[in-house]
Amino acid sequence: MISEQDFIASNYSSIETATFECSAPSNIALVKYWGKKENQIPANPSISFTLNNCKTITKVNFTKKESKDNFSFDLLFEGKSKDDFKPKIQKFFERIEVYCPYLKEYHIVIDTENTFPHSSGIASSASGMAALAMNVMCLEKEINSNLSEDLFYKKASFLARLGSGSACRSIKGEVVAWGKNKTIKESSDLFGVEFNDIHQNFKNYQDTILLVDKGEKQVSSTVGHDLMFGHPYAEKRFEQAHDNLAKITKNLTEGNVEEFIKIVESEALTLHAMMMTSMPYFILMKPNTLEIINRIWKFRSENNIPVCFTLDAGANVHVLYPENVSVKVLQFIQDELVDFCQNGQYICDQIGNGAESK
Ligand SMILES: Nc1ncnc2c1ncn2[C@@H]1O[C@H](COP(=O)(O)OP(=O)(O)OP(=O)(O)O)[C@@H](O)[C@H]1O
Ligand SMILES: C[C@@](O)(CCOP(=O)(O)OP(=O)(O)O)CC(=O)O
Repeated sequence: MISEQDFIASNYSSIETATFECSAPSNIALVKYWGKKENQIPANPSISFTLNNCKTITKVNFTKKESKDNFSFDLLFEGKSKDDFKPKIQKFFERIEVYCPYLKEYHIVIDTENTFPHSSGIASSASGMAALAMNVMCLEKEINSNLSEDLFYKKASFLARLGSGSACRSIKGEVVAWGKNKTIKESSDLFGVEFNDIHQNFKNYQDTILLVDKGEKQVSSTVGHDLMFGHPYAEKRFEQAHDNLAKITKNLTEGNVEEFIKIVESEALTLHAMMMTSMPYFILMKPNTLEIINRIWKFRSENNIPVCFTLDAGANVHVLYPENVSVKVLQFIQDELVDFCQNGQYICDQIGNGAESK
């Protein structure tokens, strides 16, 4: 059993300068992580599809510096400096310091871009932190040639989690679970694990993300998690997530798309119900979000096509469906749903394989 101690780097050399480039996709949770304990430990287990096209591409240069007293880094986001992204990265470095003590020896230049809008509920914090964690691990591999591939990826997920919880599910694909649970025996609160026992019906599963509102949302996920402390329904919700994880993994293995849909949609609505019933309460759905959900339900019942929706902590709708109904669903999206998207925008994505280093 791997423990936190195993993630503390001890035998490493040093290098004058090195540059790496890594990409990491976003992910969409099927069973949602909502609520956390100290040190980014989730209050309940979650499971997600790793995406393919929605991703962050991050280049990092590490150059040896004189002083080892502080973290020193510059950040370029889509070619420009971006001060409002810096506090999350500073916090990330502080949280991972004990596991990556070598980091303070370097000046770090981060040059990053996303293929999709950030801060609007498409988990840019997940892809962003996963891509950064991968770059840190590339440096660690460079200065410690004994690092095994298994530890490289587990530690990348472990570090990513300390940047943003859901980011730990973006290192691997195609389906990743995070949070200790009885169903997946190798599951851990510390990092994400692949769930590989997937039926053919879920291969190349599609996710078309309807951009209902591209603006930055009023409440960040981090603030939302905190509101689960003292939430009147918290304990029941955490129990439900365990049950839903057990049910959805069975559905994924058996290829039961109908039952899968029930869990996925219920999880999305429960997530938003938790937001609506916290104190302070808030609503992240927009009228067009509801309009889209109702139309998906009508289309599904009238055409017997297994298409469903899920939501993250935002107004945008993820439309999930098997690859073999793509043509019909995309036609439906064009005909009926595009009008509810901001500037008619949507992103076609599908299940993917996780982070990569160049
Ligand atoms: N490429 C990137 N590199 C580093 N950090 C990023 C990058 N893209 C986004 N971020 C960080 O993620 C934050 C956005 O995260 P936030 O949780 O508010 O929204 P989100 O991730 O898009 O949606 P969700 O609620 O689904 O997680 C940004 O403010 C920034 O700190
Ligand atoms: C609704 C969610 O997307 C919440 C994601 O929360 P974050 O991982 O963004 O939160 P922090 O750990 O505070 O960074 C559900 C999910 O992805 O499981």
